[in-house]
Amino acid sequence: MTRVALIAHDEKKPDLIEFALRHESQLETYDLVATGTTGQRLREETGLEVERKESGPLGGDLMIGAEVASGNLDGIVFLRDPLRAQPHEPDISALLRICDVHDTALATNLASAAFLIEGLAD
Ligand SMILES: O=C(CO)COP(=O)(O)O
Repeated sequence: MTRVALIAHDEKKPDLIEFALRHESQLETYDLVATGTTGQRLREETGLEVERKESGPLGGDLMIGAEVASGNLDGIVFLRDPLRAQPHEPDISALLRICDVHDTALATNLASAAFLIEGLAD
C-alpha cells in the first residue's frame, strides 16, 4: 500500500488540515503517518486514520527520515514554516536530505502537495 507522511509546522497546521479535508477521499486510500502533533490534529479534525510518531522537535522528523532510508515511504508532504526558525532545524535538514538521497517524493508547499497526492494515485 502506498505510504505517505504528513507533517506541518505550527503556523502551517491549519493549511495541512484544510488540505487533508479537501483530499480526504484520496488520502484515505493511503497508509498515513505523521509527526506527533500533526498526527493528533489530523485524527481529531479529519476522518483519517494516521499513525503518529514523536513530535518533530522530539525526534519525529528523524523517525520519518528513518522510514525514508528504509524504503518504507512513497511520499512526504511537509509544510514548513518559512518565516520562523525551528529549534530542531538539523533534524528538518536531515529529513529533506534523506528524501533526496533516496529520490523520495517531497512536497513542501500546498501547490506541490496536490500534485504529489494525485500523482501517487494508481
Ligand atoms: O516540528 C515538526 C516538523 O519539523 C512537526 O512536529 P509536530 O507535528 O509534532 O508539531
